[in-house]
Amino acid sequence: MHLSLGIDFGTSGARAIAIRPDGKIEAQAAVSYTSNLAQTWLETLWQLLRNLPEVVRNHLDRIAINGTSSTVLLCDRAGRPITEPLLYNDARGVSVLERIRAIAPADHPVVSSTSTLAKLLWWQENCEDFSQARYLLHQADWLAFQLHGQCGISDYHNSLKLGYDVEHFNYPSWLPLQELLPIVQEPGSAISPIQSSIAQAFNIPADCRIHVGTTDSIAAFIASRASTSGEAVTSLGSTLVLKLLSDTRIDDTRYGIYSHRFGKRWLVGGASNTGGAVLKQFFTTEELIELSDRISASQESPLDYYPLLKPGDRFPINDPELMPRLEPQPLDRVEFLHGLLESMARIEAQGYRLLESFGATPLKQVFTAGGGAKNSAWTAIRHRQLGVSVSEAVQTEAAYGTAYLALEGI
Ligand SMILES: Nc1ncnc2c1ncn2[C@@H]1O[C@H](COP(=O)(O)OP(=O)(O)O)[C@@H](O)[C@H]1O
Ligand SMILES: O=C(CO)[C@H](O)[C@H](O)COP(=O)(O)O
Repeated sequence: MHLSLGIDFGTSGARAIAIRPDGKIEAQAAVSYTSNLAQTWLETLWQLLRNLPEVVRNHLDRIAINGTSSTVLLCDRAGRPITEPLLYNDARGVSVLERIRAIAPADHPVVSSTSTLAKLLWWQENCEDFSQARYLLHQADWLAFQLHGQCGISDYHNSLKLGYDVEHFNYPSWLPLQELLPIVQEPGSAISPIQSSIAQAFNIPADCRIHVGTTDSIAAFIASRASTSGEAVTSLGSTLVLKLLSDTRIDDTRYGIYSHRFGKRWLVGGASNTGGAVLKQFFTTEELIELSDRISASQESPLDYYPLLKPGDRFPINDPELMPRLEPQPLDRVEFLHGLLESMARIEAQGYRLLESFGATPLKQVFTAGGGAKNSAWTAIRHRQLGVSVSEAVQTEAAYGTAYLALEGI
C-alpha cells in the first residue's frame, strides 16, 4: 500500500491527511496552535507525524506541504530563521510600496502591501541581521525543507506574490535580491527522498519522496476536484478566498485580483481579510451552529457591515487602511450573525462579479471549503447573493488537496 500524505498549515492549525492511490482517506491528524512562530510550526509538524498511526507512516510513499500564501521567513545559510515569520496579512510592507511600484509592472501581484516581495524589501530596510540572510522561504518551503533537507526550494504557486513569472518560468530581471530567492519547481513535483534522520525517527520508508507543495487555498481548490472552467471554490476559513477556474488570466492590483497558473488555465481570484476570524471574535463554535440554525436565510439582512478584525483589506477592495464596519450591532445575536454572514456573502458576490467583469470565464458553480462550509444558513444566503449553485465540496480539506497534488501533480 502506497500512501500520499498532505500536510496543511493554516492560520490557526495544521492537519495531515494520508490518502491511497484511489483517493480514499486512510488516516488523518490535526493539531491547533495559537502562535504563528517558526518553532511552533516545527513542533506541530513533528506532532502531526507522531499522531499518525505507525502503520500509516510505514507506508508513506510521498509527502507534500501547503502553507498560507505569502507567509514568509528569512533564513541563514543553514536554513535557520533569522526573523520570526511575517504572516500572509501583515501589511507593514506598505512602507516599501513606492519602491515596488517603481520597478514592477503596474498590475503585478507584488504591488500590494502584503505581497511577499513587500515583506522581503521591508526586511531589507528594517532587519538588523539582514546581512546574514541567505534564503527567503515561504512557510510551506521551510517546513518541507525540514523533511528533505535542501534549503531554497519553492513552487510557482507560493512564489507568485514574490514576483516569479508563471508564464515564462523565471524571475523577471527587475526583481531585486535574486540571490536570496528560492529555486522554483512545478507544484506537486518531487524534490528528493526524505532525510534519513527523519525517516528513522518516524519510521517512514527511506525512499518516501518529498514533493513541493502549494498554497492553502489552491490546495482547497484541488481537494474540491473542480475541473471545468467557470467552477470556483470559496474558502471560508479565517479569511475569505475566491478561486475561479478561468481560461483567461486577470491581474488588477486596484482590486487585489491575481491569477495563479493552473495547468494550461488560470485560477483567478483574490483573498479578503474578512471571514471566520471575525466570526470567532464574536461567537464560539457552538454559538455559530446554534444561532445559524435560527437565521431566516431566505430574507436578506438589512445590516451592511464590512467585517474585519483590524483596518485593511486586500480584495475586492485593495486598501491597507480600509476601516472595519461593524455597526450598528443589534441586541438580538441571531440578527447580528445574520448581518455578518450576509455582509460577507455580499463581499464574495462582489468579488465574483468583478472577476467576470474583467473577462474571467463566467461563474457557473461554487464549491465551498474551510470551517464555514458546513454552515447551511450561510450556504443559502450565499446562493441567494451569488445566483449560482453553492455546495460544500466533497473534500474540503486543504490537506486532502495537497495529498492529491503529490499523487497526481498539477
Ligand atoms: N458553523 C460555522 N459557521 C461559520 N463559520 C464557522 C463555523 N465553524 C467554524 N467556522 C469558522 O471557520 C474558521 C476556521 O476554519 P479553517 O478552515 O479551519 O480556517 P483556517 O485554516 O484558515 O484557520 C474559524 O475562523 C471559524 O470562525
Ligand atoms: O488569506 C489567506 C491565508 O489563509 C490565503 O492563503 C491567501 O492569501 C490566498 O492566497 P493564494 O491565492 O496565493 O493562495
